[in-house]
Amino acid sequence: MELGWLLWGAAVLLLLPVLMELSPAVNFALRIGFYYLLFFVCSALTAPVCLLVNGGRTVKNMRIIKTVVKTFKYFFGLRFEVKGLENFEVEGPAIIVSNHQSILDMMGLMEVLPDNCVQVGKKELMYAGTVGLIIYLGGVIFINRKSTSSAKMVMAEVAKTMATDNVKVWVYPEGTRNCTGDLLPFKKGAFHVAVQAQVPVIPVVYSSFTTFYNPKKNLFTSGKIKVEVLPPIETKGLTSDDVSELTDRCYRTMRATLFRLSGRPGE
Ligand SMILES: CCCCCC/C=C\CCCCCCCCCC(=O)SCCNC(=O)CCNC(=O)[C@H](O)C(C)(C)COP(=O)(O)OP(=O)(O)OC[C@H]1O[C@@H](n2cnc3c(N)ncnc32)[C@H](O)[C@@H]1OP(=O)(O)O
Ligand SMILES: CCCCCCCC/C=C\CCCCCCCC(=O)OC[C@@H](O)COP(=O)(O)O
Repeated sequence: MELGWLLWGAAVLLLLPVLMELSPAVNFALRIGFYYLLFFVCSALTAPVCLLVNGGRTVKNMRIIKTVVKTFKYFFGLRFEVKGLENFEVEGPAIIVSNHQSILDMMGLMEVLPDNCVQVGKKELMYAGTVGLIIYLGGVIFINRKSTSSAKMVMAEVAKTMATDNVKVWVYPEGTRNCTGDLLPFKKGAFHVAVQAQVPVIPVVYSSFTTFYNPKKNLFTSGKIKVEVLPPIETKGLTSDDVSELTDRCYRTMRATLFRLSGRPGE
C-alpha cells in the first residue's frame, strides 16, 4: 500500500512540470490554488498570534497581517515598484481609494498599507473561513453591497468614528474586482465618508495586471506591479453636493495614472 502511494507521489512530482508546461490551465489552477492555500493556512496560524499579542479585533493586528502577506509575493515572482508613499503622511485620518483588479490585490494592499488603516470589504468575506476570522481581527469594516441603506449607515458610522479612532480607511470604489486594464465607474460611498468626516482622499493606483494575470486566459505568471500613491485631495469645506464632482475628479486622476503606469495610451 505504502509503495503504491510512494510511486503515485513520485509520478505526480515528475509529471507536474510537464503538466504545467503543457497546460496553462493546470499552471493557473496550481498557482491560484496555492494562493488560496497560503491565505487559508497563514490566516489560521496568524489568528492566534493576533489574539495573543493584541487581545482581539483591532487595527493593530494589521501590522502582523501585513508582515505575513508581504512575503507572499516571493512565492509568485511578483515585484512592486512603489512611488509616493510620502503622500500617506497626512495628519490624522484619511480615506484611501484604489483600483481593484483581483484577489492578488491583497499583496499590493499590504505592500504599501500605512499604519492604523482598515479596509471596507463585502460582508461575504466574513464567512471565508480562517480568512474571514483574520480580517475581522484586523478591523475590516463589512458592508452589504446589496443594501445601499445599510451600507450607507455603516459608512456614516465610519465617518463618525474614524476621527476618534484616528484610523485611515481603505476603500475600493469600483465596488468589485475588475481586471480589464481600465476602471469601472466609481461608487460614491468613500467620497461621502470623506466629506462627512472632512478628511482628505488619498488615491492609490496599481498598474494593470493584464500582462501577467488573466483568469479568462489561464494566465498567471511572474510580473512587476507599479504602485503610485497620489497627493491627497482635500475635502475641507466640501458638502454632500460636492461629492459627485469629487468622485469624478478622483476617477479621472486615477484612470490617467492607471494608463500611464500600464503604458497604455490615454484617451
Ligand atoms: C495572515 C494571512 C492573511 C491572508 C488573508 C488576509 C489578506 C489581507 C487582509 C486585509 C485585507 C482585507 C480587505 C478585503 C478587501 C475586500 C474589498 C471588497 O470587498 S470590494 C467590495 C466592497 N466595497 C465596496 O463596495 C466599495 C464601497 N461601496 C460604496 O461606497 C457604495 O457607494 C455603497 C455600497 C455605499 C452604495 O453603493 P451603490 O448603491 O451600489 O451605489 P452608489 O452610486 O455609490 O450610491 C447610490 C446612491 O447613494 C448615495 N450614497 C452612497 N454612499 C453614501 C453615503 N455613505 N452617504 C450618503 N449617500 C451615499 C450616492 O451618492 C448615490 O446617490 P446619488 O443621488 O446617485 O448620488
Ligand atoms: C485546503 C485549502 C482550503 C482553501 C479554502 C478556502 C478558504 C478561504 C481561503 C481564501 C479566501 C480568499 C479570500 C480572499 C479575500 C481577498 C479580498 C478580495 O479580493 O475579495 C473580493 C472582493 O474584493 C470583491 O469581490 P467581487 O469581485 O465583487 O466578487
